Amino acid sequence: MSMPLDETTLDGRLLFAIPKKGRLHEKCLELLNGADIQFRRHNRLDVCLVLNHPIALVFLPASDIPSFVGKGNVDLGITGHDVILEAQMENHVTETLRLGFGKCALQVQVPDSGSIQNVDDLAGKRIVTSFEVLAGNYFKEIDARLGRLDGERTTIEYVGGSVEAACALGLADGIVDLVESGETMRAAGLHAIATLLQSEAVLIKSSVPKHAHLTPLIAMITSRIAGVIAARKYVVCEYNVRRADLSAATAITPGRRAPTISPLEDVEWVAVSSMVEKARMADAMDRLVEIGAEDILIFNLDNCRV
Ligand SMILES: Nc1ncnc2c1ncn2[C@@H]1O[C@H](COP(=O)(O)OP(=O)(O)OP(=O)(O)O)[C@@H](O)[C@H]1O
Ligand SMILES: O=P(O)(O)OC[C@H]1O[C@H](OP(=O)(O)OP(=O)(O)O)[C@H](O)[C@@H]1O
Repeated sequence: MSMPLDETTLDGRLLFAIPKKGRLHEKCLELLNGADIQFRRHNRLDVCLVLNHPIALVFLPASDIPSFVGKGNVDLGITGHDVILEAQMENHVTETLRLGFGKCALQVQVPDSGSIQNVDDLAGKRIVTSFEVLAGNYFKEIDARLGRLDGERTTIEYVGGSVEAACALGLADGIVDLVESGETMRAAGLHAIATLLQSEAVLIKSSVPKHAHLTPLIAMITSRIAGVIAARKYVVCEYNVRRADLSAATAITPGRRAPTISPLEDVEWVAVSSMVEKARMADAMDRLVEIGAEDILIFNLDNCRV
């Protein structure tokens, strides 16, 4: 929308924080599209009004979203589980949905060519990271366990990005950074020696919501986004099977609550319809064929509420 934005324009609207760039940005836009949350972002403006709901989207750095939501400045947000912990906001926000993207691990990495074998070897040395709180706590425990005194403890230095270059540049003996495919780590001649945590993108709301009137709208958005996520994760599997083989068949495709069983004109046979996780689909089809199921059909879901 092209009107100037001020507090009155936003009055009463639910504020929904979306990562403004980086790994999570595009995926969040796809989710909003799937949930039919319509907007036009004007000239890189970081706040924009949703056209079909009383919502305003606020585009923020992913790392700032936990504290905006935790302090109640915005009502809802999408960010990584990792940055919630780094911002120490886990007791101030509620993670309502895991979104199935932005999956990565926060790992301690050291040069392939060096002599460091494990995290104890790194104690007392130099770590570079963008996760100074998590890395700091992690090495504080190691230092304490090893009885290291002042002046002997591990040093943690913050950098905002390109963490993987720190060892080659002589800034660090090890790094704490995110790993997904492992390509960045391998290209930088590093390997992981420990994992601090696993992360994925999550939908969060404030643990102490400031605006009670927004509760139904928050529930509606959450339900819509859950539908988009489930539609990506599941397919519908339909097939015919002999009544005598039904219990073996439904053990293979138990569905989310229970499969739908419909009678056929041929009384010896029934039709079964069931949601199956995409990741299990090929295996489920093989096993259905083995027990004599026929006419096995798979349907993708555009959207759903489950
Ligand atoms: N390689 C990756 N694979 C999957 N998810 C990732 C990866 N790197 C980061 N993420 C997730 O995306 C979040 C944002 O990371 P990204 O590197 O895009 O941050 P950024 O561009 O520095 O953003 P900002 O500065 O806005 O926080 C991370 O906290 C993590 O949850
Ligand atoms: O295991 P991979 O699939 O290679 O992904 C890991 C890389 O992705 C992230 O950085 P990003 O590319 O977002 O850039 P940044 O260094 O500027 O944060 C992370 O910090 C790693 O460098």
